[in-house]
Amino acid sequence: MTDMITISGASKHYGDFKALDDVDFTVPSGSLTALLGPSGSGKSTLLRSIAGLDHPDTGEITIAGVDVTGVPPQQRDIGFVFQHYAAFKHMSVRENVAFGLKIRKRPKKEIKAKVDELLEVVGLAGFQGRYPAQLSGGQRQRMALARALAVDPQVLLLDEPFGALDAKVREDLRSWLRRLHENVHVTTVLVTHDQEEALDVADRIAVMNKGRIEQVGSPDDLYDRPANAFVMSFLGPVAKLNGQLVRPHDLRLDRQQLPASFAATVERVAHLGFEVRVELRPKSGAEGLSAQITRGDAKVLDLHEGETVYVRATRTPEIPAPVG
Ligand SMILES: Nc1ncnc2c1ncn2[C@@H]1O[C@H](COP(=O)(O)OP(=O)(O)OP(=O)(O)O)[C@@H](O)[C@H]1O
Repeated sequence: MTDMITISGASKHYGDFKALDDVDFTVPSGSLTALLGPSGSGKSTLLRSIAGLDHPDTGEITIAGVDVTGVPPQQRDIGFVFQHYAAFKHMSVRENVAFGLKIRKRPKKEIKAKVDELLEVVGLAGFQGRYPAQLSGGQRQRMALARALAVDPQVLLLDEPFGALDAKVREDLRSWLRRLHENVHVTTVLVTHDQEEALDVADRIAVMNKGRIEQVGSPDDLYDRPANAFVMSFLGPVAKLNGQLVRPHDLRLDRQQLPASFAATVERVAHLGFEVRVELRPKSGAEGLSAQITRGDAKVLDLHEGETVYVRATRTPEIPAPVG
């Protein structure tokens, strides 16, 4: 696979603060890559640098093999969607989506066909005549995607596009984005601080922290083989066991003491649908931890608060430095 976007040696300072700290990063053609990290880690700065809306102090950026470092956004052949999409309020859905094609002076017939096709793709066929105020938040973001895709950009850049929507709509839209990407195949970079969104949607995830990229890999790579404690903790729940980080679903509970197990008191049993979370207090006085077990296992164990149970890890990822 060739790389659609390359970034090398990108740094960006705001005073003493490093928003980007010598970032090297590539985005393979046709991939859906998520930039994932906590607030302030530099995700938006990196995305905006690809778009040409921000300019790193140092470094080079190429898109489709062309050096775009000094090229303005409108000449980079990109589509961009923000969290709060600025729709033209006085224009219909059709006119909003057609906007980029109109300013490129494409023939009317071509514009109509393209807009109809895109509205079909984003599930807004029949909404052509509506105005942005007559759409739900999720529909507005889908219109924004149609508008960004209208000019056939080489790259689609999405900055928390579903961030302002409620949880259920977000979930629907992310599976919709996944399917859209399978059909349209445009190289996409998605900024999100939501690990579940990244794991669900992206085929590649770059985890950012303090202006640096900590690890790049497939969702499985990152979840199962995190490069360090930061990535492990950021990508899912963790429990600390003898100073080592483990996933709560890699903990087993038994009624009998086994060679590698330790005794703990059951503090709380929470039934969360398919899973059961058991909050435990080790008798050794070590930090409390939670185990995630199945409903079936919980039924067999029949745990109650205050009882003693024996805990062991079935798997501990090998990560270089556990957090202190
Ligand atoms: N114009 C600016 N002036 C000063 N500091 C800035 C400016 N733009 C961004 N920053 C700082 O750079 C850091 C990185 O910002 P950025 O928006 O890239 O982070 P992010 O990972 O996208 O976070 P968020 O999810 O909160 O947007 C933040 O600490 C931010 O305060």
